[in-house]
Amino acid sequence: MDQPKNYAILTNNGSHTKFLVKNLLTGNIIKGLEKFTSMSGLLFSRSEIYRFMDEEERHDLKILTKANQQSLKSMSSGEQKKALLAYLLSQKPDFLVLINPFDNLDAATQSTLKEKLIAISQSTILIQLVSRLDDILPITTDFFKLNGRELIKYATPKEFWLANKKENIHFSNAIPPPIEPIKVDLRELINFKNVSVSFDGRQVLNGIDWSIKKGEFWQLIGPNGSGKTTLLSMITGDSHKGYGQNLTLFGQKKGSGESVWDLKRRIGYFTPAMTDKFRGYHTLEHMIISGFHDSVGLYNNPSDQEKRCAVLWLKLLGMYEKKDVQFLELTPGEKRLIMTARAMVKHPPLLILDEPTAGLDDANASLFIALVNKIAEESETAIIFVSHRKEIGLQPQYDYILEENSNGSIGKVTTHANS
Ligand SMILES: Nc1ncnc2c1ncn2[C@@H]1O[C@H](COP(=O)(O)OP(=O)(O)OP(=O)(O)O)[C@@H](O)[C@H]1O
Repeated sequence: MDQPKNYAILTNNGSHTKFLVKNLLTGNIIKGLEKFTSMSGLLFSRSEIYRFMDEEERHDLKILTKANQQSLKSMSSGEQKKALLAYLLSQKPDFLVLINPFDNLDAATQSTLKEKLIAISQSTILIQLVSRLDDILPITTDFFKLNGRELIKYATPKEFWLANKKENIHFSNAIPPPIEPIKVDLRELINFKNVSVSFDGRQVLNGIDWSIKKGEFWQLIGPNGSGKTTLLSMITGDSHKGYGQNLTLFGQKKGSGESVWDLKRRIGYFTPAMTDKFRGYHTLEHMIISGFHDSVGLYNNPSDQEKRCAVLWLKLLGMYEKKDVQFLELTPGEKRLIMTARAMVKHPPLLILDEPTAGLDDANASLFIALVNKIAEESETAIIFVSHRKEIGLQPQYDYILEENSNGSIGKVTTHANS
């Protein structure tokens, strides 16, 4: 029997992925992939999960989660992807288009999904659109690259691997200082003491002890469903689970009349899903300046100081020439750099980056990591960087590792040599 054909298309942050996927799924002819015009295909992507989440919520329906009490929204990334894959396969498509299938997954869940996809590839054609070379499945037979809208086919796998080696990038300018530093007299910003969380009688976090001090650089690591989001939402004030527990945020005991607004003022936050909130027309300069006001748009004329600060950030990011360009026109990698500058512009005491490199190609992920290392080195801001991947090049001082346990995850701290 012939070896089944499976396809990998390497994307970068300038690729018109949506355009290609739409043509593939609607049967339009694509040079190099003509055979798919007469076949039925389905999409496996994060955006599909969001679409189903939205539908389930708006119509109070259960589509992907029929067999489950829990809502799609409250599931971990691994649980959500499993539910989507099962739903798609039940419709028996000829091919599946997979967009960065391993993003947001921890190493163990990645390898389970990898094995599952390899098994599926024997009967269903897989077209993987991936921005990380490491994500390409070993069963791949045909290799492409999507440059803008142009699909480039490689004659052999060797030609592909030779043409697409990884690169490293660095920033040279300094991190711009804040206009008015936010004064923090405390040495300890966050303190969890024996904090536990349960949902519907199931304990998710068990006896968490975690102290984050001024200027520290932490990586928060844990498998899917281990409680990372739950832990972060207690810090950002988005969860009520911290009430009545021994949790102190910026010197104030949780539930002692603290204001959520005050809390948010002290935290810079970025997660890739946030970029969707900025759908209007904002220039890059205004996007960065909006970080001073914690607003989605700019409602007042910016001050000269704010403008000067935005220019420094744009120069640091190598995007000064684009200062009047609309945020919407940027590539995903560029958008994340701008959003991080926006979160950092005030030099908040704490910066939380929640899976910030998910979906970035190798070059843009290294650029992002170089920026975070630089922020850690040149500012007094404490950082929590959440990621499943061992981010090559990231230089945290400490890891806070959530280890799953039958009574909920417990936390362990490891210290790196640079601390
Ligand atoms: N509101 C909720 N109701 C019920 N269960 C919940 C709720 N929120 C979270 N959970 C469950 O708690 C566990 C921890 O979820 P959480 O999202 O914090 O994990 P995570 O480590 O952030 O996962 P991922 O890396 O996949 O995002 C999961 O099993 C999830 O299904």
